Amino acid sequence: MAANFSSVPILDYSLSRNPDTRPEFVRQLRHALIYVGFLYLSNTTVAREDIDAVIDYCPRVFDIPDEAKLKVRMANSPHFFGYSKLGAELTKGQTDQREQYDFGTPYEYQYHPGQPEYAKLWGPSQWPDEALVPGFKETFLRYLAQVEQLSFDFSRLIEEAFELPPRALDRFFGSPRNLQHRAKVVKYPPPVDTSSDQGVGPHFDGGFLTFLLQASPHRGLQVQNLSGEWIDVLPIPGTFVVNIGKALETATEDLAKATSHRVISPEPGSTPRYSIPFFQNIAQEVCVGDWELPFSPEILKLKEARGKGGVPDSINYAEYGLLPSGQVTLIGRVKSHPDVAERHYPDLFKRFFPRGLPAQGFAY
Ligand SMILES: O=C(O)CCC(=O)C(=O)O
Ligand SMILES: [Fe+2]
Repeated sequence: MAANFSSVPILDYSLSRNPDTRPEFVRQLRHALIYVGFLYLSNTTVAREDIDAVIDYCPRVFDIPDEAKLKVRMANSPHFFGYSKLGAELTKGQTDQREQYDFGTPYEYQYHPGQPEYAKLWGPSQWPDEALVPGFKETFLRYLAQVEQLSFDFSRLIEEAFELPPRALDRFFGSPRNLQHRAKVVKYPPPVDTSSDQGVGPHFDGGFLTFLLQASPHRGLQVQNLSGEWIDVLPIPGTFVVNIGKALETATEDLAKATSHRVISPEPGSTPRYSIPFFQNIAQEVCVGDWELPFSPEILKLKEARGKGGVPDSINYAEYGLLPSGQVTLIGRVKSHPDVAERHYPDLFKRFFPRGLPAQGFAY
């Protein structure tokens, strides 16, 4: 019997900050990493005022006039930052019903000729006009800095959960650490045409860890368990949903599981759902498959109890074992946003879209 799951565990981060309760937290974390790949994290170090403030901004950044959104459209940016309109992406052949902004943690463009093209991926964000959403940029950056710190602190706990030497995961972050992480503000409107309720289709995340803030009370996010059933991950105020990206899954020889997930649109006639995912990155030049972490045979054995499970509906980001992570990300971005690729990565664009610009990208 495969160890299956029918709900996503809730872990209290404050337990990890007290030496008496830390072992219990680490035990729960090990179970969640190996058998579920998703967890809720409560009582984190991210200030509640900043969480509430970014949630408050969600409707407002989408309520600005269309021309203000188009002024910061993603096609302007070789870094794939900026605004994407509703229906710009396909996942598994179906249109995703979502509108979004992509932002990065602060980063100065460092590309110079001779570097691999993926070095162009990191650079400044495009921010909506300050006069239309006063304080948004400053608040969002303050929020991102705290989630980034949480993501690195959380990596320490993963090392403990897998009995790795302290800081064993640091090698993936590069030295000196020179990283840019990505975050999005996403709006899922209730569908107008009820033939599809796909907010975003089944996929895996890239990178290491995702910290998702569900910014409205809607049902929508679902994860796929080992027998292929879709399990609701209902919003719990004051928590983050943490999940494993394909890079971390590959780095841990599949011990930490990247779990297939999707979002269902809100019910017709209801209000829009909002979410804010933060995607923790690793160094662009690192090919995850080149590094072997010193897992003990006892730890590796734990994944046997998970069983093989069925084939999940998601298929993307299988290349982390073979290519530098920057290249894996670039390929993913080019496929999702062909209009950006046509302008800024013409050679890759031709490779993936030899027949020219499609109406939509195919995320996966
Ligand atoms: O909006 C959500 O709850 C999840 C979004 C997501 O999975 C993604 O953008 O990768
Ligand atoms: Fe995702």
